[in-house]
Amino acid sequence: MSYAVKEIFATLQGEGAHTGRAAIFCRFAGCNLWSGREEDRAKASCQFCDTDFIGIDGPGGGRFENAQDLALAIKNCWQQYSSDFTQAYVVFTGGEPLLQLDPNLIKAVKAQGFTIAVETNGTIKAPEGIDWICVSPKPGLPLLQVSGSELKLVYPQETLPPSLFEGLDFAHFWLQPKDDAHRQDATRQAVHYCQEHPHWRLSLQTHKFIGIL
Ligand SMILES: C[S@@+](CC[C@H](N)C(=O)[O-])C[C@H]1O[C@@H](n2cnc3c(N)ncnc32)[C@H](O)[C@@H]1O
Ligand SMILES: Nc1nc2[nH]cc(C(=O)O)c2c(=O)[nH]1
Ligand code: SF4
Ligand SMILES: [Mg+2]
Repeated sequence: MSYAVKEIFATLQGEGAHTGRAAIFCRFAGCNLWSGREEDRAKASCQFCDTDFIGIDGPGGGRFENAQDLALAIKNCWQQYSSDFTQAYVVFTGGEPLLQLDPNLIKAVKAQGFTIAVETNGTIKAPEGIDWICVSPKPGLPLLQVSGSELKLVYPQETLPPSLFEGLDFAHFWLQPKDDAHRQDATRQAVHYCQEHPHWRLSLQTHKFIGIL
């Protein structure tokens, strides 16, 4: 199978339990909850997306004809920064990465020494072999991935109160303030919710504060 990748870049994980960890981000093109076009946003299932995932024209992006080619691109990106492959970490995101991340690619990046994380909306079951699964629920399609490492709910979402997810099998539960024109207010509300419901912790998009990707 071939892979449509918007961009591949080296940064620090900005969100959740691995905040601050050096990582390669592989951002796949395309999502099942929004076309990515501004004119479709208002009628999309997921309306607050902060990401451009259309096309394959970003830095390091492209169409990769097979898993080995993509795994080598990810490895080269890590190698530009570090020769320490004991810590090699790749985060597959998008768009919706589980539309494309398959067992072949998992095998190929593991063979290069990587620990694998995924950021998913949870509407597609994750294949075996992913080391860290972050599910961020959205309206529109049923949640199929109901276990994993962390559940990171963008907050607030009118139709998705945190209580819907509290019983699921995740190690960490995060509220991440929705970043739009009302981010300050969303942050205040999230802080308040975490104080009253200590099952939940606050996840901030730290990369945005310090101006890295
Ligand atoms: C762009 S999404 C891609 C992965 C996957 N499609 C998903 O939704 O989880 C990556 C992360 O950013 C979060 N996110 C997207 N837009 C956001 C926003 N406006 N404010 C806060 N978090 C946002 C998502 O919930 C998800 O945790
Ligand atoms: N630094 C950084 N951390 C992130 N964590 C999740 C991201 C995503 O867009 O999936 C993201 C991102 O885009 N940048
Ligand atoms: S599901 Fe993820 S990638 Fe798709 S539109 Fe929503 S936040 Fe963006
Ligand atoms: Mg992002």
